[in-house]
Formats: sequence, C-alpha cells, structure tokens
Amino acid sequence: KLTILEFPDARLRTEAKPVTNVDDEIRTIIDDMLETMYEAPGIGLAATQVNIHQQIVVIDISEDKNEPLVFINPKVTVLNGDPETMQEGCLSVPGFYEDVTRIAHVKIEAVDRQGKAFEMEATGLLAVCIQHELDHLNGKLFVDYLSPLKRNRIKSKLEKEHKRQAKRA
Ligand SMILES: O=C(O)C[C@@H](Cc1ccccc1)[C@H](O)SCc1ccccc1
Ligand SMILES: [Zn+2]
Repeated sequence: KLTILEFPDARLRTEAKPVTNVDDEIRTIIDDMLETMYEAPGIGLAATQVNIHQQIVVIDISEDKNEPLVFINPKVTVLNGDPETMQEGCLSVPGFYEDVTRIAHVKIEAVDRQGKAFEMEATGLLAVCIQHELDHLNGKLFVDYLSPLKRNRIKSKLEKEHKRQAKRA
C-alpha cells in the first residue's frame, strides 16, 4: 500500500510534526500504515518510514496479528532505568540485525485513533518497539547506535543494492 523509505534516504531524518486534528484523513493514514506493516511483515511502523511526517506510530506484537496499537503524538517517560539489550531490525534497514540497548520499562502517553488521550506502561518487546518507533519520529534510526564503521558498511551495502535495483527497473 505505502512505500517504505530505506536508509540512507535523507527523508528518514525528518522530524515529525504533532497531529493537530485526529480526523478521517488521519484514520485513513493509520489504516494504510497497519496494512503496510502487516504486509512487510513487521511489528511496528512509524509514519516517517512511509514519508508522512506526522507523529503517528502503529504496533502489533500479538501472535495472531489482530491487536493493533495506535499511538498519536506519543510521549515516553522512563519508569525504570534498567538497560535492556535486544537484537533489532528495521523495515527501513532491510536485512540487517544488530544489538541495541534501550530502557526496559517505560510509560507511554498518547492519543488514540478516536482522538482520546490514554497512557500505558510497557516492558519487553513492546517497550523496545515503542522506543524504536519514537526514534523514527525524531529522524533517528537504530544504525545510529552502532559504530561509524558498522553504520557505513550497512550504508554502502544498501546504496549498492538500491543502485542495482534502479538499473534493473
Ligand atoms: O520500525 C520498524 O522498522 C519495524 C521494526 C520494529 C521493531 C524493531 C526492533 C525491535 C522490535 C520491533 C521491525 O523491523 S518489525 C520486524 C521485527 C519483528 C520482530 C522482532 C524484531 C523485528
Ligand atoms: Zn524501524
């Protein structure tokens, strides 16, 4: 449905703006993002990744892919500073998986698809995913936590791949 931008596309570095009015246009974007995420497949997607620079995140970590979570204008606060390291992937950095350390237990405050404010606590995969998605809204990618050497290796490999695909197109 929507095209996912791939590193090192500069548009991935855009700061997303807050959503001012949760209307049908926003709800259509949310539905398109969920469809794109399930099709990828992925367990999270930020609007930045589909070149929409508004603060919208969708997540579904359920087994049956039937428990979509929507976070509009999300804010994360630390509940427990313990670090947690997990191997992360990213739909915008296809084929690469590296360890990233994040906060283990967070509180999320956001607005839902009806425009209603809510908050929830998260640990484990959900905590990791929401921090990963919030980074996207701030123009940050998980490769930014790696050494410059590793990041540049990934950058050149993906640039080569994009050139190859452009030629075949
Ligand atoms: O934002 C994205 O690119 C989707 C990410 C979300 C995510 C990243 C790291 C850790 C958890 C979630 C993933 O690529 S979705 C694919 C995936 C699925 C299960 C576990 C890790 C990654
Ligand atoms: Zn990602």
